[in-house]
Amino acid sequence: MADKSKFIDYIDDALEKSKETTLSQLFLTYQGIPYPVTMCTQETFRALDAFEARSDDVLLASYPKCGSNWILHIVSELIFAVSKKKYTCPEFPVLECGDAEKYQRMKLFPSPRILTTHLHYDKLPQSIFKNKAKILVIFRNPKDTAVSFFHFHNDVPDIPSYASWDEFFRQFIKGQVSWGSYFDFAINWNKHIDDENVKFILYEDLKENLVVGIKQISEFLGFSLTDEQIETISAQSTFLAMRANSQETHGAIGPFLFRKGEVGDWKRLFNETQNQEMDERFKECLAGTSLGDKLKYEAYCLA
Ligand SMILES: Nc1ncnc2c1ncn2[C@@H]1O[C@H](COP(=O)(O)OS(=O)(=O)O)[C@@H](OP(=O)(O)O)[C@H]1O
Repeated sequence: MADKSKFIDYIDDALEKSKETTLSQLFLTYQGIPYPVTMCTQETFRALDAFEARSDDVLLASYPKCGSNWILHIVSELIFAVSKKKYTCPEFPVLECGDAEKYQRMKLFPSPRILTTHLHYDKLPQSIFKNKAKILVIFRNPKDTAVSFFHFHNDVPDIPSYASWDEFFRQFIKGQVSWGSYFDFAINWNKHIDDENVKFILYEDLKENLVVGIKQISEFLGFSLTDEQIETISAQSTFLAMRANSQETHGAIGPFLFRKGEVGDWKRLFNETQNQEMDERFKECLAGTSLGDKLKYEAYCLA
């Protein structure tokens, strides 16, 4: 986990900026993708090109609302278990968020560094691949992802709200939301599903069997933990455990971020037309691909 006060300070600052930001002012577009002005700047994006990755960096890549904070917690606990040192990162962990000088400060951080990102594959700095950082890519079915994203906007008091779920859904399908299109993100990352140093993890698989998921993550990172250690981390990483701790770890936003943690919550909001539209989009973009198979769309997205 990032150093708590820095993490919470950063989120509080972003929320403060959000108070003065309407939905129509929320996005800056950089290289064709919309990002929230409350968290991203052109200057930081330009500085990001010079970021120097290390071979022992762990990058957690995900589209928003796919479980990034969950995996960050798991990986931090795994590092704690092997190093006996509590993992702290003195920066907000999202690589592309913050001020342009952060990459200079990050040069001084001890290894291993855990970085998170919502960037599409082709927007990442080249040093990540050149220096062979390990990349965990977290995916979640698009319907629950959209519902989680909508609630985040409309439940957190200071974040600009959408007029309705229908309006959010329209923008989500068009990719006119923060970090752009879920499907473009997925198509882009799918090309790299078998790359060396890359491992894809499914939110729904973790929900199904957290112990097995944590074991797989641990093996991918080259750690050797006992079953007991894995069980302990699993118990600390359930939704209820993380939600109970969320004000301490994430400040005021905690209970909104750790909202429900369920598979299938989309059934409460999607109407028939929206279901058809999403099913169609999935078919066009991902059906028959490795990632499409991994997502088990029939099981999780067809009622
Ligand atoms: N431990 C655990 N178990 C199950 N689900 C969990 C867990 N931790 C986080 N979550 C759920 O992940 C959703 C938030 O995703 P992210 O952390 O990627 O959000 S963000 O993009 O970084 O803002 C959000 O989903 P929703 O509850 O559906 O909104 C969180 O509740």
